[in-house]
Amino acid sequence: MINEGESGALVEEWIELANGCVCCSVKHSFVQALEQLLERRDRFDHILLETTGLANPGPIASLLWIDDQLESAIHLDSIITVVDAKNLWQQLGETREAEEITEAHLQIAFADVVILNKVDLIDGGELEGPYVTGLIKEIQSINGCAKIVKSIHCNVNLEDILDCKSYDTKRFSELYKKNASFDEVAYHNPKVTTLSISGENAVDLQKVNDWLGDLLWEKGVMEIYRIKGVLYIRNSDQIHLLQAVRELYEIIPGRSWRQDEKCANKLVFIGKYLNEEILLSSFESCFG
Ligand SMILES: Nc1nc2c(ncn2[C@@H]2O[C@H](COP(=O)(O)OP(=O)(O)OP(=O)(O)O)[C@@H](O)[C@H]2O)c(=O)[nH]1
Repeated sequence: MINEGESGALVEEWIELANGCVCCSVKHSFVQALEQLLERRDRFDHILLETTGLANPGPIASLLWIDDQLESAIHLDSIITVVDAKNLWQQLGETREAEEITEAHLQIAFADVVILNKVDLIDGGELEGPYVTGLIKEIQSINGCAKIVKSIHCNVNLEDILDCKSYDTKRFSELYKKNASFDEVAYHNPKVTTLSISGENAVDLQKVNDWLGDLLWEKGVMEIYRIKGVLYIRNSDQIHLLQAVRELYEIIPGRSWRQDEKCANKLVFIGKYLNEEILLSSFESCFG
């Protein structure tokens, strides 16, 4: 923890963890360290957890998300990925075997916010140049839900990355309004892509749970990293919000549907081998 000391000097406090992975071998002490931090809740506003550049953010996100379900005082606000604009194409191309995806793909796939850094080093520093635009298109094709912020030396407005409430129910109304803008058809696509499906029929909550169980737990061909969506649940006047990170998901009732809104389901998937036909036809099993 870094604070202004009494004389204006910086004071650093460390909570040391044994070597290991926070989502596996030192999971317990990681959670304990977070709890210890909470005892000093008055001395900080946010916890930023920086993983190594090679980490897969999925398991850590799941770990913090479970705590959220247990009503822990800590909640996951957003997953932020810093992308090196100068080297992204090369990093995405670092595919070791034909259909293997890179850490760069995974880190973008799980992100709620992508900071596209080092934009001064491309397009002669012009922020709207063709190289920057191409990179943004590529990032959006991997993850059509993330907010993208361009930066130099990661100099960003804090409100772009803190307190984004990416897992908050209010964010989903935006998703609903966004309308089907993720129209890339991913048919057996071996790359990580975003795909959205929608449907107007009301669905049965229990059937949706069964469907998600099959989709996320019974490993089929598709590898689904994240799902965000709104559900039109039968016999309910509330918008239900679906959020999934890897095998974990939750469905939360949000505000009531407004009169001027057309009740409908809209789900956005981020993953590998996403198959629109399978998703659409299997989702039909949820109709109530
Ligand atoms: N021109 C320019 N240089 C940058 C920018 N951001 C970082 N650098 C420089 O790039 C070099 C490497 O820094 P980073 O790419 O941030 O690497 P890092 O975060 O230290 O390394 P990892 O944590 O392993 O990813 C340093 O000399 C930084 O000063 C930027 O936006 N523009």
